Amino acid sequence: MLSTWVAVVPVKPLGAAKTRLRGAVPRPSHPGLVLAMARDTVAAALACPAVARVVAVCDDPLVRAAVTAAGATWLPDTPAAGLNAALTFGARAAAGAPVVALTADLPAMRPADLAVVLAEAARLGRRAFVPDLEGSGTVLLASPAGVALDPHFGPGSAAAHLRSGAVRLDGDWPSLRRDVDTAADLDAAADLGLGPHTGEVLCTRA
Ligand SMILES: Nc1nc2c(ncn2[C@@H]2O[C@H](COP(=O)(O)OP(=O)(O)OP(=O)(O)O)[C@@H](O)[C@H]2O)c(=O)[nH]1
Ligand SMILES: C=C(OP(=O)(O)O)C(=O)O
Repeated sequence: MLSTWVAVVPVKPLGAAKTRLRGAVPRPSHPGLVLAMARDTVAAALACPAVARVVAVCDDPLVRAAVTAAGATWLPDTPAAGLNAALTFGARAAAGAPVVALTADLPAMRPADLAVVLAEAARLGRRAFVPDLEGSGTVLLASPAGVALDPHFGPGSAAAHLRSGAVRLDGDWPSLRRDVDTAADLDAAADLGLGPHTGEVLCTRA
């Protein structure tokens, strides 16, 4: 399989991220949990044979250091402009390669599931997205070479991506579709099998 895709992974500053997940681990561990999920997401993307490189869009120095150590690169966030601006900025750095945007809260994601989705997106040759397990949000948006990513992440993003002309990919990929927004999502991700960083943080849970 050719390694062609550039994965763009946006990560908010750790202290501000994942507010709905607060309380899932003891308070001081929350930034560590957010970081661990981002590290597992990035590591799984890097381990996917279809992915040539991973670019995190992040301002947090701890995130930058961790993704660099993992073999990814980073770009600064666009000041106060939000998730979609961050993704658009990151996608431009792909310099014409096909782009896959992934949220940084996919700690159960398996590289093989990502590979299947990217092969399907490549076959379609169109913008395509994968909704979260609930079906209303988005965990992945892919655009072929030379086509703008045009991200519409946020509440109701699955419907927004459909309206924007992207193809909805609804496969049986729970590891990829299980984004973690709440403590219940984290338990569900743990049942699927967490990446090592998130698994280690959860070991500290009371
Ligand atoms: N670089 C960057 N990433 C963002 C921004 N907003 C959200 N993200 C990331 O986008 C992904 C999906 O966002 P959400 O699931 O809503 O995460 P969140 O905003 O941290 O979570 P809540 O506070 O619970 O809404 C996560 O990986 C976030 O870190 C932003 O302004 N800049
Ligand atoms: C930003 C999104 O994530 P969530 O709904 O998980 O916050 C989204 O689904 O577009």
